[in-house]
Amino acid sequence: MDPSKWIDVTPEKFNYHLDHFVIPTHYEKDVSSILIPHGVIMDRVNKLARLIVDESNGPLVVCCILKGGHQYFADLVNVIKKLTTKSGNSVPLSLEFIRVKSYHNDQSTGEVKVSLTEDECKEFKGKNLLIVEDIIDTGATMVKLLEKLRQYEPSSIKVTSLLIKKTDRSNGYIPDYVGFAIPDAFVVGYALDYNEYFRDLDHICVISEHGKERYANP
Ligand SMILES: O=P(O)(O)OC[C@H]1O[C@H](OP(=O)(O)OP(=O)(O)O)[C@H](O)[C@@H]1O
Ligand code: HPA
Repeated sequence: MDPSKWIDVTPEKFNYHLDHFVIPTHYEKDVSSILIPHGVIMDRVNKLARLIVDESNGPLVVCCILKGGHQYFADLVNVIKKLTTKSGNSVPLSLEFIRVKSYHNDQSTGEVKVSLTEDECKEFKGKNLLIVEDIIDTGATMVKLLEKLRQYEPSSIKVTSLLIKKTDRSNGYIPDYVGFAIPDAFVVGYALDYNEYFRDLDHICVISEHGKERYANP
């Protein structure tokens, strides 16, 4: 992995005590550490937006991958729409929402369900797509999604993911714009969930064993 493309999050460098930041009381026992505080996420989102605008080439169809990608998408779009390219032009944006699901508890089921109608896909022909995702873990979701989107002949597809996980389970897929490379632990917060819980937590945290047991699905 190329370290200049993202911030490498290691437990040695990023080791925040839970008492240093506000954690909602309903999750106090359910996270074991804060990996990336909300303020750091927002600063990194500003930089990613800058990189995306600098390399943009006309209007973008920004595709939010639901549900986990929604917070990064909202914050990223908010910055992009206020920026201009080096030649002083703002970037026209249209927004699309794609539902993709493959996780049960903290495991990929291997079966990636993509909710997109034929009519929605046909709209992609000849457009520049920017896919906005929260995390690349095994990479299975993104590889499957890209396979589907390419069939509809967009002019270009770029992918940004706030997080990429350093894991042996990776299929090797690396997005164009990455925020942070994180250790191989199950993370929650900033819209990343465990069985739909923790999306209402601002910081990106490592889930605790207590949290996994409390919110486990059979
Ligand atoms: O690289 P992978 O191993 O495929 O994992 C990444 C995917 O897993 C999560 O989605 P999930 O299926 O949990 O749905 P969600 O976005 O609704 O939480 C996440 O939002 C990514 O889409
Ligand atoms: O670590 C994770 N956290 C939340 N959702 C995920 N989907 C894949 N990996 C993760």
